[in-house]
Amino acid sequence: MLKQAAKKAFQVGRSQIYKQHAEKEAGSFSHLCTLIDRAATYTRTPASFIESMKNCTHVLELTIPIKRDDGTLDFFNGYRAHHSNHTLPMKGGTRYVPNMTVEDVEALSGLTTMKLACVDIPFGGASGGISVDPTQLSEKELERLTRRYAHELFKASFMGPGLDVLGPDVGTNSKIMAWMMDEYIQLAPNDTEAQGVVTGKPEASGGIHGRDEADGFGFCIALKQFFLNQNLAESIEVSSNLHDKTYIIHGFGTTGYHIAKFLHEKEKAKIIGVVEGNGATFNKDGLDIVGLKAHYDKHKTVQGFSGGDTYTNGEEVLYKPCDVLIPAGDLRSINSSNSHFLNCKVVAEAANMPTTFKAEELLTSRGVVILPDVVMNSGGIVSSYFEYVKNIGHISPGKLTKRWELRANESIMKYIAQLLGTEMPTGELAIASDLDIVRAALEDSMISAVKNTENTAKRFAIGYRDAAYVNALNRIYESVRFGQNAA
Ligand SMILES: NC(=O)C1=CN([C@@H]2O[C@H](COP(=O)(O)OP(=O)(O)OC[C@H]3O[C@@H](n4cnc5c(N)ncnc54)[C@H](OP(=O)(O)O)[C@@H]3O)[C@@H](O)[C@H]2O)C=CC1
Ligand SMILES: O=C(O)CCC(=O)C(=O)O
Repeated sequence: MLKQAAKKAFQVGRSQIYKQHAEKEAGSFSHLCTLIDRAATYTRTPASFIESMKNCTHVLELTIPIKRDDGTLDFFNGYRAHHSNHTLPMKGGTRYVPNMTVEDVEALSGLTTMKLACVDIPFGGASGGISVDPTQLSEKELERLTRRYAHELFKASFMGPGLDVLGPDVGTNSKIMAWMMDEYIQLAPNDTEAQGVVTGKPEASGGIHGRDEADGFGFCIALKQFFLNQNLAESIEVSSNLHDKTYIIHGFGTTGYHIAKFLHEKEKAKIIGVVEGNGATFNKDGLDIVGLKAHYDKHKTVQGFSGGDTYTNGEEVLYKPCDVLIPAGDLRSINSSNSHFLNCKVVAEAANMPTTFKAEELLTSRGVVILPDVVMNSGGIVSSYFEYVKNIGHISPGKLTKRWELRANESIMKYIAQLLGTEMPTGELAIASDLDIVRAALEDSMISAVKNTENTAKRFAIGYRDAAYVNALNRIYESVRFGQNAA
């Protein structure tokens, strides 16, 4: 009964056309396996290793009972998949979405293994969540469900700072992550690394500055770096700047909003459309993102925003001409039902697996360039890794060295002033904040991942997605060959 209610809530909130067509296409896990096979041709890895990458090591399926506020009992389906334990811990997002399937969870855990390897984070991939529409539960119900889920994961050895570190994803947030950590601490009170059991926590509970914005921040760094490549810019006949292009963003949650914010504020870019499951807003001269966010927070929809034209059918905005289309919502949102009508030069994937296999074939045959999820949206998990390192080390970024660096810089300034025979400038030298350090480290990871992807794409004359998978598979294989799991 509960499943039916959840399904109904989903149908009300989403465009059904996307879902119906997407369902007729290859399943998400077979899609992932095809991508792995395609990339394998260009790797130096044995066939048996490639086969091992096309399976999850462990998959947990749960039924989670919770008491509703009115005293009745309800049951929800929960999942966690471990794709690869070639190195530990494993890590990946936690989704609270109404239509979760075990196949999607498995596919997302495999995708996470590839993503982590692309950005050189020494973790295996995992993924999980609960089939639930969190907006249909009270806060107390959501907390009970979350704690019970964490409890069951712990009992089944699917959670732990040295084993599987859960992060946020669609439908979850820092408060949910903090409940999970607290539940773990109740179960393992002597674990001195307990804070590292989840990432994406509030800063007061051991979270790191900038985790919420990290996916959007990292995405913009990666986009900028891809466009600096003259070959890409020339192939689609655009300049290498971000600011003179037009953008349409599909999804205005944590990821979509922060991408819009950074493109708008830092790059002065023109975001002409924002599409949500329940409508869209469009302004050919560019949307005011600050105003749109205020409107969205108040009304929970982009519809009715005074700075743009409202479209009740979001697809109409999706099909408008733009330079860069950014899917930042659900899986399979670009599929065989809508890819024919898209009018963009680049699809830059902020969501996980937003483009189906058929859609990608069609788009690339038309010369549309795809910038792949495993590189573009890795900023979130990279900053989660920084949070984990902070928790395990029990120290904030730069805490040991900040003051020392300030003194060292002052000495250098004094020395230069002496050499030049001038006075030392007055005023304090700036010390990097935690956020500065996190952003700089994130920038470094994103730029390296893009450069490595470009180099491999050029070397084998293949697309960026295949190139990213080639790099990931080679890196994982090296770690298996010499690492903790090789017998
Ligand atoms: N959070 C993170 O750290 C990371 C997230 N990602 C990926 O980014 C994507 C977005 O995640 P995130 O922003 O965190 O999730 P949120 O839950 O914050 O937001 C999801 C947004 O997407 C919208 N949406 C969902 N389905 C559709 C659809 N079919 N059409 C249009 N809009 C839709 C939702 O709208 P509505 O309100 O109508 O449901 C909502 O605004 C996901 O694919 C996620 O896996 C990737 C890396 C890291
Ligand atoms: O931070 C994490 O562990 C998960 C982030 C995420 O959802 C993703 O990269 O897809």
